[in-house]
Amino acid sequence: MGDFLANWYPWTKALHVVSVIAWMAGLFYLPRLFVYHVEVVAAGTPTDDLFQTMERRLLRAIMNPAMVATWVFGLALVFTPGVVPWSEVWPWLKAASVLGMTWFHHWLGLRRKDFVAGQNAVTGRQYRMMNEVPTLLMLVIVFSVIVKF
Ligand code: HEM
Repeated sequence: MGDFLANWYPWTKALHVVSVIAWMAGLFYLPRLFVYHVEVVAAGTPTDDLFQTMERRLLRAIMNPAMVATWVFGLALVFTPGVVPWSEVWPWLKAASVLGMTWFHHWLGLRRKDFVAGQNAVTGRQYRMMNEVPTLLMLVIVFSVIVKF
């Protein structure tokens, strides 16, 4: 198993990075859609339906599969011999940030359900602030895996 993963290491890493790009695109864009949804769109209008469709498709067709692919290829890298030195700080920093990113994804999924039920309670300003969460986590993750401090 270790040999197999080692042989495929460059491919696994490339597929991991591609999945990360797709996941991050959604994590940046969905809260932005929520900002416009809450600030500009009246509940029960055709535009409300349109936003709900865009949000559902973004989450189900792009973000969910991209998150799963990121985890699958990321864990394949974790199990590749010699890739993760657990005695250093950066793998732990990355692991904590990735858990935070996964929590944020699920938080967005719950907020989407609130819009469907007509029960969104988060303001546009709060969604703007939450929009910074994936940016901060991404900075920590990328500096962790590349600078490796
Ligand atoms: C979801 C769980 C994740 C796991 C288990 C995981 C695990 C890993 C592992 C073990 C590596 C190999 C490190 C190396 O070769 O030195 C890696 C590479 C990488 N990861 Fe992740 N990762 C995850 C999510 C993410 C996320 C969310 C991002 C970005 C926001 C990210 C960005 C990267 C990048 C840019 C690399 C390539 C670093 C290099 O060039 O060596 N990963 N990941």
